Amino acid sequence: MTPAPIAVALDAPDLETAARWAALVTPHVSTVKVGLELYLRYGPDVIASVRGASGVQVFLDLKLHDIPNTVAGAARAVSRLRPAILTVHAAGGPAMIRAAVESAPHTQIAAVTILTSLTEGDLSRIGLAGPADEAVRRLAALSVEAGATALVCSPNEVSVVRAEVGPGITLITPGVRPTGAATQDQVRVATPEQALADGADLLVIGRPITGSPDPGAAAAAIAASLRRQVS
Ligand SMILES: O=c1ccn([C@@H]2O[C@H](COP(=O)(O)O)[C@@H](O)[C@H]2O)c(=O)[nH]1
Repeated sequence: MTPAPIAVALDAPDLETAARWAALVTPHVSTVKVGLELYLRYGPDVIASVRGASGVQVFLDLKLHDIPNTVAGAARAVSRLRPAILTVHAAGGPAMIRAAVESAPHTQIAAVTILTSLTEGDLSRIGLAGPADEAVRRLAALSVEAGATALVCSPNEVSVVRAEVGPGITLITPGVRPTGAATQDQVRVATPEQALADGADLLVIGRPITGSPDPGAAAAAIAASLRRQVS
């Protein structure tokens, strides 16, 4: 069975837990995601640990955001680990995004538009002209012009972004919650089924899977629901 287009966020406190979650979910999902918590604690070794024997695709979510020269060096350094996807913040601007793209030619650079935890009120306090979908659309266009081939946005903006960038760009959506699941610190959310229907290519799902008593079963249930939708 083809694994579902889900990246499980392995936001674990220790490597053993992350590797266990990865082993449980990899029969059902295409990707596992390593974020700041694990990478800052364990460094590059974490990639091999979660990749395991399955060779599942690894998404390295470091959200790089610095001057172009520094991001180029960081992207070059982590590209040796061969992550399939590496994130940078779109707000770092076109030169920074291009520096990441040019420094990691074998990794897909995904530009994070507006974090899914931010409200419209947060955007105005930060000084970003909203509404959120318009700000996301602007950052998406700028990122693609700078060479990013993937974008991170909330499921609420996927259709606007797809209309802006066309079919060739990978749209990645965190902020995904199965019906009835707690939203926690996520604000701009939708169900997995809605995100997929609106045009997302890869759904990032963490705590609804990893917080379950049986992460493998939770991943399998969401994957089955997505398969029913496309068949
Ligand atoms: O805008 C963004 C960008 C990245 N994330 C990351 O996705 C996961 C979501 O985890 P949940 O447990 O499903 O909330 C997490 O690793 C974030 O760092 C995001 O949520 N929003």
